[in-house]
Amino acid sequence: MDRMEHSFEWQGRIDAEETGDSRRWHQVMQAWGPGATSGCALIGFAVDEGVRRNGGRPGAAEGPAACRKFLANMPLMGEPALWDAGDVRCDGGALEAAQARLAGQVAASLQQGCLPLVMGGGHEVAWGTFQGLLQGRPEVQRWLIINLDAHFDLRYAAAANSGTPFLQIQQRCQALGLPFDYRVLGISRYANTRALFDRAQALGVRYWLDEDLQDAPGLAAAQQALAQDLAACEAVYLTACLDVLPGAQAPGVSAPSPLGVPLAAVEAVVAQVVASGKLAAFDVAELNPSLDRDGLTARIAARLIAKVARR
Ligand SMILES: N=CN[C@@H](CCC(=O)O)C(=O)O
Ligand SMILES: [Mn+2]
Ligand SMILES: [Mn+2]
Repeated sequence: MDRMEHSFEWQGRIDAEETGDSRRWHQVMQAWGPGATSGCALIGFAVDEGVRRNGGRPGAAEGPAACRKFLANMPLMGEPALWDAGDVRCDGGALEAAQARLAGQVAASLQQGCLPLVMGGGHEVAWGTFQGLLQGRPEVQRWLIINLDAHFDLRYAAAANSGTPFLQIQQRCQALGLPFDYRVLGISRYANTRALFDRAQALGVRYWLDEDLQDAPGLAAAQQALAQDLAACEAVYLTACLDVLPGAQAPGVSAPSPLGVPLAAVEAVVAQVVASGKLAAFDVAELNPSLDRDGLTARIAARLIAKVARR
């Protein structure tokens, strides 16, 4: 079965005796429908078929539920309307159908006036989200794709997987005559082959290594370059692979990073993109609750989503 499912019950803490506004997300969340004409659309991509095909550690299909669990108790802090569009699921290995379903929900969210916030799922989520952007914003001629990730995800593979989405996007952009402006922050020199570095260079991909984003000057240099990219593009697709973070901070991923980019730096980039006013969709990928510790990685996913929602 491959359809949107609404199985999560939004519930959480209620500070009934508190004075002032003590509301949390679970108290204002609404079910997606025709009335969703502004605000944010939460979309779950409860899929890890791409991780499985890529030889990784499955479990990211449970990511959206873990993310919602921590979003439920998120204090309300001026967010716009919040809509839960349910989950895309993938049964029987039909990944491409699930990605198409996600694309449809992303496009519908955009066309109704909502910002899609997608909760993965493996990073194969990106191919679904981007197809939805093309459908929902067909007028955009210059996309900027910003990936916070230890990996390029530009793999060649017979079967598309969690390591191929940005090559799939590049090929679609090329077919449509669109530029492929892809930036990656957090690349590990120890987790990508020479072939991937060469492909990134051949495709004009600009990237920053994890080791160059450890301190304020390194981050400032990256942000300066991103500011030019943000000014030049029409719209931005921002995606965060949670393995961009230090594994000690975010253990709940298939391929944790020994070094990683500190959360403060990741958040600075997210804030910069949000401030550009050009963000068209955001997703978080690779949350695998079965490998998490104290829900730390899920809390980061929820925090990033809330940060974007509070734009
Ligand atoms: N989306 C993840 N992609 C990584 C996973 C690497 C790994 O499992 O070690 C990749 O394909 O490079
Ligand atoms: Mn990654
Ligand atoms: Mn990735």
